[in-house]
Amino acid sequence: MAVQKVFIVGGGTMGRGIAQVCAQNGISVVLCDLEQKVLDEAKKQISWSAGKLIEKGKVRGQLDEVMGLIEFGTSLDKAADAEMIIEVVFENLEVKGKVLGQIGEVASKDALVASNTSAIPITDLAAFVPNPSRVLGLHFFNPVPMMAAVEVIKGKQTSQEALSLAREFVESMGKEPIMVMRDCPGFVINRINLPSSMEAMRVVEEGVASVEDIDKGVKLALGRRMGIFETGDIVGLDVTLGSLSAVYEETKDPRWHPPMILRRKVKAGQLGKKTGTGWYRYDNEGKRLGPADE
Ligand SMILES: CCCCCCCC(=O)CC(=O)SCCNC(=O)CCNC(=O)[C@H](O)C(C)(C)COP(=O)(O)OP(=O)(O)OC[C@H]1O[C@@H](n2cnc3c(N)ncnc32)[C@H](O)[C@@H]1OP(=O)(O)O
Ligand SMILES: NC(=O)C1=CN([C@@H]2O[C@H](COP(=O)(O)OP(=O)(O)OC[C@H]3O[C@@H](n4cnc5c(N)ncnc54)[C@H](O)[C@@H]3O)[C@@H](O)[C@H]2O)C=CC1
Repeated sequence: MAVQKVFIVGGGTMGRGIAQVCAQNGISVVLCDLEQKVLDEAKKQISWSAGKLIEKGKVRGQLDEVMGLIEFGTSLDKAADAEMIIEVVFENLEVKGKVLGQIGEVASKDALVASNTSAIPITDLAAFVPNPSRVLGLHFFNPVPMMAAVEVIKGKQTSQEALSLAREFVESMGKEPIMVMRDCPGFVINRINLPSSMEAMRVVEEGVASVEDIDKGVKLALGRRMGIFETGDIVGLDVTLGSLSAVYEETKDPRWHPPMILRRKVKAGQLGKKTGTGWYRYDNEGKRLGPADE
């Protein structure tokens, strides 16, 4: 049976994108956040993004049909009748564990419970849910409406049936599943991508090259669509630090120790586009002004 009712907890950068692609594909979705102002912002952004994709013929239907499939709310109660619950809160095991515990109390025992974690092993998260055989990772990429890949991650106890349903769900949203068959911190894509980002940060820290020149280089020499630091600013420096810390905590491998320049920026509240400064500076409309001070 295809998933038709989704409940998403966390309406920030990623939760709102996932809600949008569900609705664009005819799936009813409830987007839940603690803060009403996050939900108001999410509604505005989804409307802008879906409107643009409809205008370009990349999404079928009308904007009001898409928006009509999304319910916005601050209570977890509606998780009770969802077939798929996706946890998209902060990249922190304690916060995620608490939310998953609360979801476990309301959700149907047959519901699939997915986490969009960037790096925390799924088996660790499944420990907070009564039925770990239904828990798995669904790792979407940012910006969700534009990126086709989704990692589908099997935790130690995830059943084959849950994994197959999740794969079908990803395909029903027009996305391409990347199957991760063995749980590990960072999964596949972040394990490959994070080291180059960390090395770029160290290159800046050592004064070898500027943020702007590194970004120019990776686009012109390596053919990347976006620079490492441009991407870091849309992801959020807090999210990058949370992901790296999760891998480091699990492995204690010094290769994954978060660079000091990243830790300092997060401490200073320079989290990227969402706070107006990260690796670059932005105006109120999100237009880039220039590099931030190192
Ligand atoms: C390594 C650190 C790891 C930290 C761990 C946490 C992170 C994770 O766990 C996993 C992640 O997500 S890592 C990030 C992965 N994402 C990327 O690397 C993004 C790379 N960028 C791209 O693919 C393209 O630049 C992209 C597809 C975004 C945009 O395309 P272009 O560059 O060709 O073009 P633009 O000129 O910017 O835009 C073209 C048209 O598309 C419109 N647009 C952009 N965003 C949109 C959106 N969200 N919805 C709807 N439309 C959108 C844009 O407005 C423009 O439209 P026109 O002006 O009409 O042409
Ligand atoms: N930002 C990115 O590019 C990507 C992030 N991810 C992962 O997705 C998850 C979310 O990341 P973002 O969307 O960037 O974070 P974000 O900070 O933009 O959004 C998180 C949202 O969760 C809400 N929240 C926190 N506790 C809650 C609770 N108990 N109940 C309801 N809502 C709650 C917050 O109010 C906030 O709006 C993280 O695990 C992150 O690692 C995965 C892929 C890419």
